[in-house]
Amino acid sequence: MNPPELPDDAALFLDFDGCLVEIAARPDAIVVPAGLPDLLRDLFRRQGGALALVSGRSIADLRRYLPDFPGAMSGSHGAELSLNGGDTETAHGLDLDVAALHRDAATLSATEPAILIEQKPHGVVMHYRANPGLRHRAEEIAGELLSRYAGLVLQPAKMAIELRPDGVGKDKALIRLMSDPPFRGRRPVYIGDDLTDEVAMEAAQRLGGFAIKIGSGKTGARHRLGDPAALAAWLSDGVRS
Ligand SMILES: O=P(O)(O)OC[C@H]1O[C@H](O[C@H]2O[C@H](CO)[C@@H](O)[C@H](O)[C@H]2O)[C@H](O)[C@@H](O)[C@@H]1O
Repeated sequence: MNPPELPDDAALFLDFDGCLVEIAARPDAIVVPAGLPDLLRDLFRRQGGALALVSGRSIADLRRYLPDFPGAMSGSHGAELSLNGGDTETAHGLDLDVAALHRDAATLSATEPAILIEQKPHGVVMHYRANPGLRHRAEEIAGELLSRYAGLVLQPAKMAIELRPDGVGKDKALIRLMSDPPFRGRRPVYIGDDLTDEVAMEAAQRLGGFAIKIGSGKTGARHRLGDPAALAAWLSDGVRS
């Protein structure tokens, strides 16, 4: 079902890859649409500052692509939080030797150069988009890492498998942000495209707001838009209304 207009009293939560930017061959090959920074600034003003990016990427990575983003950021699937340009807080208490995790991931995948290892501050991703036939091998490596490092869980993603800290999530990031101004008292609207977004979509709907799924695939969201271009058009209409 098509989404309604962006409500004046919405608190807006936006996923990044597959929503604001098109999926690309590699994490570093994405292209930020020319109008996106201005659109986000306009939305920030329209929603009274109640605008957040909620991404699987780290906050440092998001800032490389959107250096002037004025809103809150949740990164690494809820493991990191930054309020309106402020310092990045960690949302878990796991004592993880992340450098060792990255080293082990590289060693285990050394025989499969088509598996791209993405090092993240709270985990690691095995990307197999370059050769989807390597999905099973990537999952094996992820399983081996899981057995070596306590406190991590598997996070399946688009053509990728990730290890992230247990107990964090995009739903928890949304609920945390909704508890304080400028989000508190508003209607949460969550927009995402991937499995990691589903819990946050459910949370937004449970809290009296709504969720929009971008693209195809099974979802608990009650609304859907076809692709990032359709989302940009819907957001731009919202700014103009
Ligand atoms: O929560 P998101 O903002 O949607 O981030 C999810 C993951 O996005 C990135 O990986 C995905 O996008 C890449 C670029 O389009 C693509 O090459 C890859 O196959 C996708 O899985 C990012 O690299 C991950 O760290 C994020 O968790």
